[in-house]
Amino acid sequence: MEGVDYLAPERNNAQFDVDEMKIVWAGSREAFEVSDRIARLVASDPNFRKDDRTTLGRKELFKNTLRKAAYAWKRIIELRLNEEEAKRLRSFIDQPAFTDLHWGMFVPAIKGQGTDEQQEKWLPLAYKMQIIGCYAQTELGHGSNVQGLETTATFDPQTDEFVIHSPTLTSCKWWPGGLGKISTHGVIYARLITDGKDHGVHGFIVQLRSLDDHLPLPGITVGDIGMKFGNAAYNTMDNGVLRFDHVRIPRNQMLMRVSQVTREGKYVQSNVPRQLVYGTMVFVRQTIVSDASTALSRAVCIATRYSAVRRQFGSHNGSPETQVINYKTQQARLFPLLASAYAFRFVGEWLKWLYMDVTKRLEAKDFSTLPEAHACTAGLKSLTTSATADGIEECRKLCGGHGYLCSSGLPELFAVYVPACTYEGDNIVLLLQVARHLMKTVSQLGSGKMPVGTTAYMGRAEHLMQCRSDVKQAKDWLRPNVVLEAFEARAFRMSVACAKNLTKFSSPEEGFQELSADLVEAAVAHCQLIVVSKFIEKLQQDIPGKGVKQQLEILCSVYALFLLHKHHGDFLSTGCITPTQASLANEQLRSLYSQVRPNAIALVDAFNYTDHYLGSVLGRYDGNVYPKLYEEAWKDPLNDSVVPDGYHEYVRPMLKQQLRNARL
Ligand SMILES: CCCCC/C=C\C/C=C\C/C=C\C/C=C\C/C=C/C(=O)SCCNC(=O)CCNC(=O)[C@H](O)C(C)(C)COP(=O)(O)OP(=O)(O)OC[C@H]1O[C@@H](n2cnc3c(N)ncnc32)[C@H](O)[C@@H]1OP(=O)(O)O
Ligand SMILES: Cc1cc2nc3c(=O)[nH]c(=O)nc-3n(C[C@H](O)[C@H](O)[C@H](O)COP(=O)(O)OP(=O)(O)OC[C@H]3O[C@@H](n4cnc5c(N)ncnc54)[C@H](O)[C@@H]3O)c2cc1C
Repeated sequence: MEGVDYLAPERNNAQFDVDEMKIVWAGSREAFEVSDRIARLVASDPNFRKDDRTTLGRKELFKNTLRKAAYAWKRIIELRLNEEEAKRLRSFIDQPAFTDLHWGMFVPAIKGQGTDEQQEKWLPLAYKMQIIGCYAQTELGHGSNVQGLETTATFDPQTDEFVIHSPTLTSCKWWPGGLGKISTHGVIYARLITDGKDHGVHGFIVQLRSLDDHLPLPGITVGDIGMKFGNAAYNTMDNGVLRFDHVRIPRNQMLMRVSQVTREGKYVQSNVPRQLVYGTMVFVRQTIVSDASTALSRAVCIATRYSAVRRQFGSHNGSPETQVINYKTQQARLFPLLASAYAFRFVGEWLKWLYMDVTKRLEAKDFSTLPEAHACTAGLKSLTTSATADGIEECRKLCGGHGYLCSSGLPELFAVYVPACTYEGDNIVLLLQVARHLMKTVSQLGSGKMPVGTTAYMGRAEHLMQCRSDVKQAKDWLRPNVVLEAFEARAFRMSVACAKNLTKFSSPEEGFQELSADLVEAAVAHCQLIVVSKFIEKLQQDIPGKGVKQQLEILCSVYALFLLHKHHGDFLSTGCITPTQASLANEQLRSLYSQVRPNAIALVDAFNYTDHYLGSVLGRYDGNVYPKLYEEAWKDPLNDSVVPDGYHEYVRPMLKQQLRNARL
């Protein structure tokens, strides 16, 4: 029945103030109000309809994306939306587009690596969308190994220009979003060559297409790289291929904040670390962590609401069957994901703070926290995107057969999300960066240099190598200090074990290669510790609202004890806890699941997602799933006619043939 809230009994069970939790989730009252207003604006505008997306072919899909992007831009101007509001609007449209890369990478690259003069010239054009940009780093033959890029930018002192060239097939730019069909400009990464000398990879602003007729400029071959995983999903994006044949650009289009080339062709390195050339990746990795909490919370919202609606088995004397959410196995799969969504939200908030802090320091020429920022953004990007991709797929399975329907919203969410494990740095490659940072920190422990930031715990080396957990009963695992010490000891001991093993090899590089699987595990342990500790820190803040803090304490314990249970091998083999303590943790976890159960629906309501944004029949706010699934099925283009196209051509002759054979 329309207008009935089938989940109302669940909502009435909530033991906390959902409106206050919405504010905690959004980050502040103001952020909540902006997000809520813009989400409703998008949901109520038929131009942003998306329910037909999975049935469109690539060309229609792409054209539709362009239409939405243009309409969104028109609304942004008409409504005079500020930067944050415009960003929210683009994200609620929920359709990856060239604008993501324009605003998300092209603009930040110029801001981070351009001189003041370059910013003054290019940013106003980009802000008004008089030019559209992409970020073109990856090549056909080189993605992770940025230092291995082959595109060249050779300075020609005669003309005061750089000559951009793709010397080989493998040097073609390959993957940049927005490049395939739309970008007029790109920040192109190429090896800088002056006077025959290779200075490594630098960024250059290059015009790719004419601003009059959109045709590629002379010397440029550009196109789309083809269909990607999933039907609609990321195929709304024109990921591109680009080849340069001696394309000339003025010298002042090299991004010159980190290093410069003078009129005479002299290479000058500023007094800043060369790693700042990688700064845009640090920025984007940081945003990806917050986006992980959004993607995971969407999937969890769908799976939780549907699990409360879906019933299987357990009917007695005609009573309703059991809601699948009441099965302990369903809870043990679902509630850790719910807790992870909250955990990633808070670590994302913290990472944003860390990024802003490092940016301020860089402006003041303090580069001391750059390695920490790189390690944290790389590690947390890897940890949260892997867990989110796996989590979305788990949510699909939690919804049984109906989860496999596109109308559940889950297949598309998975297909659009899963490349996050690869883009902005392959997740394993990034964990190896964290491992390098950890090995460096461990190797410096004896030197009197105290570790700082998220590795500060390593400063308590002696204690962490010796401590034994004092957990005696299940509820001891609810004490934050007990949990934190177990996670610190586990992470530290895994790092120390790797560091010791590295010394057994003839060179550190050989050891690093040989032990890389163990190093990745140590990096994961360290990153999980960061997430747990930032959740615990969040709980030390003043959190208003009836029962809100209590619910977050429960979720924090679920997150930590779920990890401890999943990785109990690490905790046991490093001797941080005993087998008895491990089973007490599991006992406590079961009890926590029972505490989450009555609040589960309200905890996902706190994400404040509109039905438009969720795009899921199973995750509808009102829980009216079956009639809508039935309605949705009839909308499929295959049901436009009773007898399908092709029947008379292929099936009928076959049937006739069978009849003839039967008569024989
Ligand atoms: C789903 C819908 C989308 C909606 C989008 C919504 C909003 C839009 C917002 C943003 C857009 C987001 C997503 C859009 C989707 C896709 C976009 C994708 C874009 C891309 O993928 S761009 C290409 C990204 N490429 C990579 O990430 C490559 C990974 N490789 C590397 O980063 C490096 O090569 C490496 C692995 C780190 C190794 O580097 P290398 O120079 O060889 O170095 P080393 O010798 O190992 O290290 C030298 C030294 O430098 C330190 N280092 C390395 N990197 C950094 C860094 N980034 N910052 C600071 N320091 C760094 C390293 O630690 C070493 O230090 P030492 O002290 O040890 O010497
Ligand atoms: C949807 C999407 C959008 C993208 N958008 C952009 C964009 O806008 N701009 C842009 O420039 N790029 C973009 N990319 C490219 C992306 O950044 C790269 O694909 C990514 O950095 C991974 O690099 P790769 O493809 O070279 O993988 P590879 O490095 O070839 O990885 C292949 C395998 O090798 C392993 N591996 C690699 N190196 C090591 C190592 N040292 N040790 C152990 N294992 C290793 C990896 O773990 C992986 O399993 C995009 C990619 C995708 C999928």
